[in-house]
Amino acid sequence: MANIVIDRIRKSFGTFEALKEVSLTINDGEFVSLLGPSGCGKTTLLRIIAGLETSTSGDVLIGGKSVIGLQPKERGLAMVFQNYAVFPHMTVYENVAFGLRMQKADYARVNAQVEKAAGLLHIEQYLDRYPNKLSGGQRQRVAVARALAVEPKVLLMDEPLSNLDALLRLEMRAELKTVLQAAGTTTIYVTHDQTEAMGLSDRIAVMHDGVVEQVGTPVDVYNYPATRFVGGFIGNPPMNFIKVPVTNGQVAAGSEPLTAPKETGKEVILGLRGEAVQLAPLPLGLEMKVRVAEPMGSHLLLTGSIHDQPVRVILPSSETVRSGDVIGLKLDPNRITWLSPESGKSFPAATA
Ligand SMILES: Nc1ncnc2c1ncn2[C@@H]1O[C@H](COP(=O)(O)OP(=O)(O)OP(=O)(O)O)[C@@H](O)[C@H]1O
Repeated sequence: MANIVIDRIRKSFGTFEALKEVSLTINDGEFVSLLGPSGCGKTTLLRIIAGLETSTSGDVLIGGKSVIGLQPKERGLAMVFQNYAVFPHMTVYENVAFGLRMQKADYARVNAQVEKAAGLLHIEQYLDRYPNKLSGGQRQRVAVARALAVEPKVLLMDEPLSNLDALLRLEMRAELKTVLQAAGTTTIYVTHDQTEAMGLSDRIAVMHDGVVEQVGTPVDVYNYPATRFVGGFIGNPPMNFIKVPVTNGQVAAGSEPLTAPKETGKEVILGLRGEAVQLAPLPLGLEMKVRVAEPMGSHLLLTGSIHDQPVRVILPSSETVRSGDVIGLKLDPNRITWLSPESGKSFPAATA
């Protein structure tokens, strides 16, 4: 078993609290991303799991055993970090073979594993080169190949694809997913790129200001954000937030009012995904003033306002809406997230 339990980890740098009691369990063979904006504490958490940083309090268990106090190399994990430290005095082949040599693997295994990892990362043609003859993206792929070559039980990665161009990133993403799934590797992956996290992960832990705000499958965090921060951080365009009055437990939205969760006060925030609407005639639909209509090919992107609040909405490209139009929108009640204006948290009814 190679599950990871992060138990109430705190980390302060002087008076600054970088992690404010983070708990998270990653199951054996699971791929979990730590996703969040710059400075939210993702790298700090990963470094604590790796043993490169000490926590102020809390525990980390790998395979049921506490690893606090163990050296990084005693923790039975492989890692790839942003600064992809490859050894400059070794060829690419020897770099990829490094972990296997440490394990005293025999010649045939070293060769087979290096070949497999190099093939996967498309670096076969550079095996005889030294790292100073490689681009940043190629060096990064060597670092990933070196980690994969040992077929680790636990793999920690911090933005390992950040130096690759968009197309290669997409390709690597798909290949990483396939290989890690096949190997059953337990993986923690740090990224600030929500598309990457959505595409790769079994579950995503969304972090903000040293706290995990939500842990869930990509579909759940997208459809049922626990907080306004999560809804705004995930999705492109981000979730729309429209503050509306609540009258007798209902919210007006065109001619069919919506029933608000009973916990709401006088006002509530409707969290609305851009694509969770349909065109409807006025006054049946909720009125939207369209400022700009952009035909994107695959869809029509509308930027404008509802109740004088900015929104972005996505319609099928077959619809004809022009800049300056006033349109009606029918909202899908099952796809609305109801959020408290005070706490920014969603009401339970929205996540049912
Ligand atoms: N050694 C340190 N001393 C003081 N503050 C630190 C130290 N390391 C990190 N921090 C602070 O802790 C916070 C979290 O940093 P961390 O590197 O974990 O963020 P991150 O989410 O990984 O961001 P990024 O995506 O930019 O790498 C930041 O505000 C950072 O400035």
